[in-house]
Amino acid sequence: MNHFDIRDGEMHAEGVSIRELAERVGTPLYVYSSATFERHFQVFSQALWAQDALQSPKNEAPLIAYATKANSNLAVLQTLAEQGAGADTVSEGEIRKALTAGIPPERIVFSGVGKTDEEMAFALKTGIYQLNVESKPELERLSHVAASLGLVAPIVIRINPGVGAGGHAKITTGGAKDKFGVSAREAIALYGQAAADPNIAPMGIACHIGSQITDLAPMQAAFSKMRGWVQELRAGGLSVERLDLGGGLGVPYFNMSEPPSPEDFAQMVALTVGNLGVRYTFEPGRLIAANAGILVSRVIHIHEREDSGQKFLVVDAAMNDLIRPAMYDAYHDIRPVVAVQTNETATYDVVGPVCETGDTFTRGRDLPALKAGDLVAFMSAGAYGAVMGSEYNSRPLAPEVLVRDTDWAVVRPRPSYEEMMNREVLPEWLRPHRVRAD
Ligand SMILES: Cc1ncc(COP(=O)(O)O)c(C=O)c1O
Ligand SMILES: N[C@@H](CCCC[NH3+])C(=O)O
Repeated sequence: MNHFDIRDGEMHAEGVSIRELAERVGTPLYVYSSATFERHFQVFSQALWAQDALQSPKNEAPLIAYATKANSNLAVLQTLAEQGAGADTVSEGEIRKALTAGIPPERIVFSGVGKTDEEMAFALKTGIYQLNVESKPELERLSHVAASLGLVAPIVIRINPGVGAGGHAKITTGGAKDKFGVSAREAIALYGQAAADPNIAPMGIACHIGSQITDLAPMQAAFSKMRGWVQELRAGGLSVERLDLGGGLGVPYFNMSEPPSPEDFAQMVALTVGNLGVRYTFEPGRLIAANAGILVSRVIHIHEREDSGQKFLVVDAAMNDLIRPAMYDAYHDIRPVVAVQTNETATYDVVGPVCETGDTFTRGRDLPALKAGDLVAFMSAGAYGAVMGSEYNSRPLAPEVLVRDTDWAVVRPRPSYEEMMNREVLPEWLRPHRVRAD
């Protein structure tokens, strides 16, 4: 079931009219569906939990650590925590948000190529499940931090399997020249070093080869290599109890595209690396969040260029609200929020008000004919949308609304201009100066 569907001539998120939300909260705004977040988490987890080959020797189901970077709104995290989600985090801020939302430390994984000493200390004192170590200098710093706290750091080593995949070069992580993880050779040496270090407990290995992956083949290739490396470590007398296979499964941004289903993914995983006598971890982000959210925007006006004849649909959302099209040439479906009464269509360049040519959501898109004041929804904007927002051009961050059945709540309000300005502080040598008193 699609939780953003057209009923009575207008788009709803579950039981709530998007038009009404836009009128009450103002545009641009993000709208999320609780039921969709829950359903996506359940479909993915159940598919993996159903595979006997993926149970740990102690009968633990795989840990599903939602990649909080995709959407870390506290209300979203709590919605997922209530479904049993863990968290894949990449900063102290994300660990703190996960804990605040009720995700227990034993379900928190900490990845990232540049963890600071302070962040490592925070993670160790919190007692999280594991730190995914991505380099030799990181392992050595972690050892010092753990020693200074009198703690032992549970780690997995992130291997870069040399299989890159993903929807765009900027979101491919598993290539030999990407900054993430170490080569298998180096990982095996580091694992031995970690096993000999009283401050480190090496638990296993991890990989994550990219994001928006719509083909199982590269994942299968990487996982099959991971299997070999687990066996190689064990053959060298080292114990391997955990295997973290990352996230990366793609979603259908186009109506036409059909990425692999979670069931197909789970079967592939079970066949490729099942029954290894380890506890598995998965770190899905986009799969859980992308289609659980939309960005709602109002058409400011239509500017038709006299010379080129181009029609610019100028909307009140911009690249600072949703940067994916500018950054990765990403495609988002754009749909009218209120069903358009005519069959007439028009070809638009959809642009925001920011002072950059890159502030273009799409070029030459055929859409139903629209007019100033109409509402449009950028679909599949629940992942890497609001979290990547900025206040560029001094535009306040778009608010976020979470819908649950017929209820809704603003879960991050739009800051007022005064709040925006009060965050900045004048140095002593500049006198407070106001041109306007109001
Ligand atoms: C280590 C790690 N885990 C999980 C994710 C989540 O990826 P996705 O949102 O594509 O599932 C990422 C992002 O690519 C990542 O770098
Ligand atoms: N921000 C990217 C995904 C990055 C995945 C995190 N490693 C996107 O919007 O597609």
